[in-house]
This record gives sequence, C-alpha cells and structure tokens, in this order.
Amino acid sequence: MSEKKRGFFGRLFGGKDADEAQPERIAEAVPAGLETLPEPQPDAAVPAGETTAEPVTAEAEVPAAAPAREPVAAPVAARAPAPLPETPQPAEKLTWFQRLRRGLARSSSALTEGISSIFTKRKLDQSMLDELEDILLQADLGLDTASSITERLGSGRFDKEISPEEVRAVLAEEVEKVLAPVARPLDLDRGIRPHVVLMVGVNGTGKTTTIGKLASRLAADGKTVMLAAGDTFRAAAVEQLKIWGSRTGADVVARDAGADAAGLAFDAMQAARDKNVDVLLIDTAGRLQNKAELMAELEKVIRVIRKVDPTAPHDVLLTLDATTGQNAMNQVEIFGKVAGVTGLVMTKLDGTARGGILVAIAAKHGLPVHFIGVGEGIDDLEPFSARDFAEAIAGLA
Ligand SMILES: Nc1nc2c(ncn2[C@@H]2O[C@H](COP(=O)(O)OP(=O)(O)OP(=O)(O)O)[C@@H](O)[C@H]2O)c(=O)[nH]1
Repeated sequence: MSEKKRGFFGRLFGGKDADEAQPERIAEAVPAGLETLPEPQPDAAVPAGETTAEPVTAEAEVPAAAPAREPVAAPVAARAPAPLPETPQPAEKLTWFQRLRRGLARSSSALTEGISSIFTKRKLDQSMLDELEDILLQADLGLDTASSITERLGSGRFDKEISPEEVRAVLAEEVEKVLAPVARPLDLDRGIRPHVVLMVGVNGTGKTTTIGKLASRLAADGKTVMLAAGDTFRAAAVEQLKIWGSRTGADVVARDAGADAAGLAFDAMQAARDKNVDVLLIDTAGRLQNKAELMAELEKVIRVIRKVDPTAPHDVLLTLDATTGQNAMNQVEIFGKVAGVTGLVMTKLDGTARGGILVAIAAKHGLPVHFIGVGEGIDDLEPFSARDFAEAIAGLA
C-alpha cells in the first residue's frame, strides 16, 4: 500500500519495486491531455540546435487548436472523421489510486456485481464456483488465474457460507500474485546517454500520447528529452508530437508525412547524440501485427538505429489498448519477435469491462508492465503497481 504514497518519479526511477484497413486509423485530434499540460519549465528546456531533420524547438509556436487535417501519405485511403475529445471539465484533483479506481470501474463492477449475485448467503457448491469462473473468464482474467481463484475458494469450504467480501479478497490476492513479478518501473537511470526508447504498437493504441506524457514528466524531473516523430505515416501524429515537444521543452526531430521512417530514426539518433540528451523517445507508425511488410519496416528502423548505437534501442515499449481484449495477446507475441519488446504499457483500461486482460497477459508472457493508462489526461498514466491494480479491480479499498 506504500505504493500509493510514493511520488511518480520515486516509483519510476528509484523504487525497489522497482481490419485490414491500416490506413483507416486516424486520431488527428489533439488528445485531451494536451490542454492540461504544464507550461515548459525554463530549466528543462533543451537548447535549440541543429538537428538534421527539421528540429522543432521549445520556442516553436503551439497551434492554438487541434491541427487541421493534412494531406496524408500516399497509402492512406478514405478516413472517417475522428471525434474531438471532450474538453476536460475542471475537476477536483484526484489521487492516482482514485483515478485508477475510477478508470477500472467498469471492469471492477462487472466482477463485483457478479460476485455479489452468486455469493448470497448460500452454502458453497460447485455450481457457484462454475458461475464465478464464467465471470472471471468474461473479465478476461484468463483460465489459469480463474482456476486458481475457484480452486482456492473451493478447498475445504464446500457447504460453508462464503461472503462476497471474502471472494473479492481472494480475487485481489490471486491477481496481485500474478502481477507482482511484472510490475517493474522503467529504469532510465542505467548510465546510458542518450537512453533510446522505441515505442511500438498497433494503430491508435496510444503510442504518441504515451510519449508526450512521458516527455512531460521526464522534463519536469529535469531530464533533457528529444522526441522523434517516427510516425511518418500520419501527418497528425507529427503535429501531435511537435505540440508535446513545444510544451515540454523537448526538441522534436520530424520530417514530412510520408518520409522514410528509418531515415528519420537515423537522424534522430545522431541529433540526440550531438545534443547529448538524456532520453530519446522514438515514435513509430501504428501497424497491425499481421502485416508482414509493415513489420519488416519496423525491423529496418531498429537496424538503422543500431548503426548509430549498436546497444540501442535500450527499451522497446509496446502499447496495448485494453479494449482490444484477447487480440492483445497476439500483439505481444508478434511485436515481441519482430521488435524485441522489453516492456508493456497498457492504455485505455478506463474504456473496458475486461481490464483483466492485463492479468492474462502477465501470466502468459511475463513481460514487465511499466505503465498503465486509465484516461486521456496527463495524470492518467502512471507506473504500474500490482497491489493497487489488484485492489482496484476487485473493488477493495
Ligand atoms: N480513454 C483513454 N484514451 C486514451 C488513453 N491513452 C490514449 N488515449 C487516446 O487514444 C487515442 C489514440 O492515441 P494516440 O496516442 O494517437 O495513438 P497512436 O498509437 O500514437 O496512434 P497511431 O499513430 O495512429 O498508431 C487518442 O485519442 C488518445 O487521447 C487512455 O489511457 N484512456
């Protein structure tokens, strides 16, 4: 529970715990979180300098509104208009755990309501455990975790009453058991400079948004950050990143939409070296994991990065959209093979009743989970804590 009391960067850096329609993805809108970003801190500003590919410095103008739709790179076909995110209402400041609880509300109420309807002053029998197992599976917790929960509840307790609270406590304990080994902070203090982080994932999973939020937090922590707008496929992604760069004082290395992503990554690597920044965050275009050609392009980006620094990228983060459910499993597998994913960021846990998918992924792949996102706001991305997540999803505390 101490997790709740520690600051973001304590947990991040020092903690002991420690459709075939690829082109149809468009989210041109400036994410809601941008409006709530702090102004650049003078101390955190990266000095303007020459980068080979159109660097955008902290002094750059911030567009007043969401960037206009721009002509997109050749392969982009018809696009459906994306709704603008709602402007967040000024609200009372919630703690991270409150936001986590709120974000996981759909997942947790599906579980807790189901549990309350089964365990109603009846003596435990097999049919109740079967019903419970169904609910756990519907929440995407995975067969292994669902079975260990029902087995634990069943052992020696048949014909005895068992309360919903007890069931929820067992649920939380079993979920925490699975998640604790994967809840690991992203360590950017390994003495590497520039520390290169490559962000990969399927379209719209939140790569650009996550980079922006991370950049903002890193800059606030006094680190120098450079952003590489490697999503050359989507014009609006480049704009989005430039805005984040302006607000956080980070240089942005960008080219026009449609440019070669590997070339852009190469330029960014050199620029980051020349400027001796602490962290280089490289965005990539979203790609479906079953598109061989796009996955080959990603491999090329990595090969080119290694021409500048054979040890890079030092972290390859895969963003997973919790609302995609079981397909996320497949994404972990393929991106893992192609890009050597070192850690996960699960976003949009607020948009699903099946947030248990994180547990199933942890049980199956054992990859570190560095962050989870429970909303579009700047504060809705935090380092991952197994206990907080387990308690929130089980409706405890
Ligand atoms: N509700 C919710 N929305 C999120 C979260 N994270 C990101 N988003 C939204 O998801 C949408 C897509 O995010 P992007 O960051 O543009 O996704 P991307 O992976 O960079 O997209 P591509 O570049 O097209 O692959 C935006 O509207 C974000 O504001 C989250 O945790 N919760």
